[in-house]
Amino acid sequence: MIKKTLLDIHRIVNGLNEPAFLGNTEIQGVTIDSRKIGKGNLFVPFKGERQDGHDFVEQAIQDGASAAFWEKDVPNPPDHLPIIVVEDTLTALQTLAKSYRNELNMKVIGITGSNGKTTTKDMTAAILGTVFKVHKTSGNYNNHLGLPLTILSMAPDTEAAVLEMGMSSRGEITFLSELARPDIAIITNIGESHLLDLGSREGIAEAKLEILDGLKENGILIYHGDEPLLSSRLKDPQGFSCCSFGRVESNDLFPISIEAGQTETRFEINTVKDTVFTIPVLGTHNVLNSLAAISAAMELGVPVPKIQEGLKNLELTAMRMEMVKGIKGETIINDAYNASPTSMKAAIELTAGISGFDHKYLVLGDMLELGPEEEDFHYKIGELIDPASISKVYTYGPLGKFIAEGAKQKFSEEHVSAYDNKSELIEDLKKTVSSNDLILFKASRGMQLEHVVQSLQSK
Ligand SMILES: CC(=O)N[C@H]1[C@@H](OP(=O)(O)OP(=O)(O)OC[C@H]2O[C@@H](n3ccc(=O)[nH]c3=O)[C@H](O)[C@@H]2O)O[C@H](CO)[C@@H](O)[C@@H]1O[C@H](C)C(=O)N[C@@H](C)C(=O)N[C@H](CCC(=O)N[C@@H](CCC[C@@H](N)C(=O)O)C(=O)O)C(=O)O
Ligand SMILES: Nc1ncnc2c1ncn2[C@@H]1O[C@H](COP(=O)(O)OP(=O)(O)OP(=O)(O)O)[C@@H](O)[C@H]1O
Ligand SMILES: C[C@@H](N)C(=O)N[C@H](C)C(=O)O
Repeated sequence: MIKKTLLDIHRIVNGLNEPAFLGNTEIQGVTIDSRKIGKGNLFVPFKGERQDGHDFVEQAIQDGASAAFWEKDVPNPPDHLPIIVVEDTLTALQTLAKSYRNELNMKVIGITGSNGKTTTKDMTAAILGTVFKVHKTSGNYNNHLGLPLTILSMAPDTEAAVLEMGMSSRGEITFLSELARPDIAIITNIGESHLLDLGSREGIAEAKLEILDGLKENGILIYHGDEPLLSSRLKDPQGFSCCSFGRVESNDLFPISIEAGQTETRFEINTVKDTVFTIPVLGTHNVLNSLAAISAAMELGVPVPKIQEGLKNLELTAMRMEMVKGIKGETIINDAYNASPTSMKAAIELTAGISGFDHKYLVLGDMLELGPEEEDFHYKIGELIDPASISKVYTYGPLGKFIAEGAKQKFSEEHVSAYDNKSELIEDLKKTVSSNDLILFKASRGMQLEHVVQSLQSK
């Protein structure tokens, strides 16, 4: 984490108050929540939807913070405390993060894309961690606030930083990339996430390609080469090089064999002969995520055995194809972190292909932020589901009803149930599911479908 004197911080963020009295106190670490103060922290208050962090500055310092920012328009600054008055606390935080990033001598890998950012981040960090001191985005801290906090929490001797960059509107990735200045940029795929803001998949592709705006000179872009919206734009890169990955053999990196187990996937790739890579997660889409991670690792000279070791020992962030057990012994795929049509299709395809269970059920919820075509997107997901491989389809939420309507084109009425109420859905599942059944849960973050998973894991 960052360690710096208040005088230096005052200079970096263009503090508005008199710095003389700040002295040479050194802060270590930054937090935005007074309930999580670490000794010596700089506390950065924000006005939120429910509360104003400025109300907790005094308490934060009493609890061990060395100093705090104070936004200039907030009345009654506690002049008796070590505060740095700033124009805007978010801008000050971001400026401090950018300054700290530029002090550190490390390789930065920036990851964006519609789906797979967090998974690819975890994979990349797991591989690089076998040979480097690595710092990675914690959870999903991937936006204008999360990325600066991630950078400020980095140890000064970090050798490789794996940073997730999320967005929902144009210009956001440019900002994040110019802040992080990656040596390697990864675009995992172009799906439909955030269509509401971006209007089209072309718009999504343009927004993801903003990651080039901060890519270092002679940096490398690793991208999903099966996506025409990307490959068509990257035929003649200027000032950076490219490496494509995908299923199609025209890519620089592609799998030559994929073998799915019950809880892991084994695959070989075109550039490394007679070598099997194993990932402790299912799904062809996760093989593709691994290819992006492998490509970045090879760029940084990680030897193949270390790549194999890193992937094999991977620990994924929760609720991404997470396999758990229910109270009856049923197998649950908790893929409930988020959902868009691309990721929903990938998860359904995966579940349909798994064997060894008496029944296989899908519990699918709303996919949010898809814009005016949202009902059609949901209906088309329902139409995709094959009764030959799926026993019953459950849906949750107002848009989930359209998945149910699409599924009824192939399923009989009694094998499709649409719910708006989690309790009724849980009751039905508890009555229906048996020990040798498999259930997939998937919906957008806003649906919090994990609450249903948790109910099946308790009496
Ligand atoms: C500023 C802040 O902390 N926001 C978080 C806070 O929001 P809320 O407004 O409810 O805060 P409060 O009103 O409760 O409190 C205000 C502040 O006061 C502090 N405080 C409060 C009480 C107290 O006793 N002491 C205090 O110090 C408090 O800490 C506040 O700072 O709480 C919400 C619920 O937990 C958080 O969700 C909210 O976090 C915001 C949304 C945020 O951006 N957090 C980042 C750190 C982050 O990275 N979060 C990620 C999710 C990022 C994300 O959604 N990414 C998108 C892509 C990017 C889209 C982009 N356009 C965008 O806008 O984000 C994706 O699809 O991945 C995460 O949490 O996982
Ligand atoms: N390459 C991929 N292609 C399609 N779907 C994917 C891919 N990788 C992951 N997914 C699916 O997307 C979901 C989210 O995965 P992950 O959290 O890694 O992506 P993310 O881009 O960080 O998501 P978000 O933007 O919602 O934070 C997973 O549950 C998985 O089902
Ligand atoms: C908050 C935003 N990044 C996100 O994850 N949106 C999804 C669609 C949701 O909120 O469910």
